[in-house]
Amino acid sequence: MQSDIGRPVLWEQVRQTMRGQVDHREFETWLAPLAMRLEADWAVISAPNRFFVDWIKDHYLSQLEQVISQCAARPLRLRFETGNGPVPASRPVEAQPALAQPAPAAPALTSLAQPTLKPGYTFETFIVGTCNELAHAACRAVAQQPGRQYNPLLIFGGAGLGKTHLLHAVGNAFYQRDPRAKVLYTTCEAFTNELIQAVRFDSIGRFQEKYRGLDCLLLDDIQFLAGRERTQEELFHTFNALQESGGQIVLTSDDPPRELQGVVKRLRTRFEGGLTADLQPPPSEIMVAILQSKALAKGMDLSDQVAMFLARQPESNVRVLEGYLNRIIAVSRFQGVEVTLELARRVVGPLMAQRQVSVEEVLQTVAARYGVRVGELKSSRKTRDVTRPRQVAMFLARQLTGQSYPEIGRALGGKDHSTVVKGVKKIQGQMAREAALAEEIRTLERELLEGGETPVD
Ligand SMILES: Nc1ncnc2c1ncn2[C@@H]1O[C@H](COP(=O)(O)OP(=O)(O)OP(=O)(O)O)[C@@H](O)[C@H]1O
Repeated sequence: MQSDIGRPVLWEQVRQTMRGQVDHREFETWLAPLAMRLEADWAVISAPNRFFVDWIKDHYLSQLEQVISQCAARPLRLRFETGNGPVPASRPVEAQPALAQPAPAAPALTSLAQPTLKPGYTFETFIVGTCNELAHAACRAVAQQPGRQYNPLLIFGGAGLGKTHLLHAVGNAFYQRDPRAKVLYTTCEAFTNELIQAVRFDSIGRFQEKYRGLDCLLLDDIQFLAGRERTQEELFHTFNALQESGGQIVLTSDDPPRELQGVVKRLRTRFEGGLTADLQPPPSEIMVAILQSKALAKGMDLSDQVAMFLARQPESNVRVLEGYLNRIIAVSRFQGVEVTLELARRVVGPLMAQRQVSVEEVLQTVAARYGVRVGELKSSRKTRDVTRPRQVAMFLARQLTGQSYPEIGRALGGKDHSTVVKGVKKIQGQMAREAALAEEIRTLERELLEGGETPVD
């Protein structure tokens, strides 16, 4: 029997009490999203997904039961449910995880997989805050117990918020546990190119063997699957094979799975079928901690004052702020001066100005370079003399303006999001093959950013 009496008040009391007892960040991440209702002697807790339930059970079960019983003034037991209904009893933890005794890795595969993992991108170097706690915890969980529970795991969020870092951290943790593990980090772009090669050179069997025999596939930037049917088809079968063999899949995307345009439904539902976790822009105190840890890794003790100055810039992309920091460090070393607030202001000021490129400016510059009119770039004309400059404009707008794909599409005369994604992707692919185009685009980029300065890495 279900009781409604006093439900919101009771849960509010429980929330307030828990808020006073646990760390603020943990409360916001794990407890704030919960809801509760009463059924006879049971307090039924609704959580967003199974990962939450497991976490609550591991960390707060007895505390929550105690607080709920106290607030209700009678003993209550806890039961959990998720959006998908009641939670089944947890699987017992396997004494020997699947990876403890892996089949020997094929040497060619290991040598392909290992160099692509960045050793510096680990869980230890990842700064955790409310903005990324769930994604971080989910990645740690799959690295510790890969294979079944949260498979696939999809991390999504805006540019430069740490998706790739977390993906590498999972891979590095796998290797730490078992250096022979068959872990492969790749990007959607590289996966596609490899597939094209395999089809061209009649080695699709080897390609499939490689991907379908992995212990862990780490696939970055799946938004670039848009419109690539053959890649999607291959990935779908790779998914099935890995899920059957207990291989873990971790994916990243700029967009939530539901908004992935141009991706077939059967694949999108696979993405949604595991666990998804997002990354939000870090608030300034987390940004300060990130910048200070990046500086420390370069042997520099960054003052709170300078870190705070950078963190307060109107920029949420960690990579961009890290770029500013790198430039400040480079200038300080080059000139042999201390990193002060004044130096930071002097270095960052022009960089901030650089980033204020508008889509309209991109269109004008591209139109002038290719001898077409801005109106033609915005039109739906499909002749090559217009489509290439239009795609170059899409690429540059994405690189330089900070606008989203739909915003760029709108500025380009109402093109839809997937057209822009395809345009950007096409230019990226062509730049990798045509050195002249890559150079041409770098020149346009410099022109747009004024002064032709190359960023310091
Ligand atoms: N919480 C964090 N702690 C430490 N470093 C971080 C954190 N978040 C981001 N970074 C750093 O910011 C930089 C950009 O991160 P990353 O490349 O993982 O972003 P991304 O989300 O994959 O971006 P994109 O979508 O553009 O590929 C990296 O140097 C990464 O180490």
